[in-house]
Amino acid sequence: MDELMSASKEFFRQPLQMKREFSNLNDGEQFRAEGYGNDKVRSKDQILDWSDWIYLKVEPEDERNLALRPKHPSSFRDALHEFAVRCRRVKRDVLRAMARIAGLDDDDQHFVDQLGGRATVHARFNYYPPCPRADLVMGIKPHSDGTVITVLLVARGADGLQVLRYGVWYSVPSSSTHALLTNVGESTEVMSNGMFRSPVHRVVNSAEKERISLAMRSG
Ligand SMILES: O=C(O)CCC(=O)C(=O)O
Ligand SMILES: [Fe+2]
Repeated sequence: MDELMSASKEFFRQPLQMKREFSNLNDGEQFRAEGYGNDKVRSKDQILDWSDWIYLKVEPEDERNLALRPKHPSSFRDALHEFAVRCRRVKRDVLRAMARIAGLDDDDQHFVDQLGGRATVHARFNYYPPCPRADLVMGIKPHSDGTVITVLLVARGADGLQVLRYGVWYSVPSSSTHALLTNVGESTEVMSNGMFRSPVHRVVNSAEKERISLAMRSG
């Protein structure tokens, strides 16, 4: 986790020109989901999130687009691969535990099977620079993940993530070590008939501190 967090920090700290090599704008114009950048610009009045990200398909492995995968720092690709492999286990264990909570003791593979053998996993590395007018923007707007499950790796000491519950925003405390947080996605909410809820969350920027996170979005 250390290696992956420092590799992504190093990537984001490069000059824009270097990062643009992996841009999510094909030929500088056509938006595509994968690559480095920000949201698709749909109108002149759109308020963009105060963050940069790299979005990469990680699984199935044979669908990885290596051309969009940062080459610098050189540890980036291997660290991501290693983390993706470890995440599979975390995801499987959490989904099994959820099946048991749902009373499916004799079928604890239920949610794992719903994902299927060629389930997609996308890695979204998020970088939130400090913002002098943090009261005017969002690091990431309120949303819930459309996934089966998201495994979020949060860099040590990074705060700003908030979760909405009954109309109140609660801050997720930062940790003195890198932290793993699993987040139920909308597909699981549907599959479980609402037993597991997909929380609405957002990131608020800080005027002084940056934030780095990596969301491994499955399904
Ligand atoms: O930075 C974070 O912790 C949140 C990221 C997030 O919600 C996402 O990528 O879907
Ligand atoms: Fe999210």
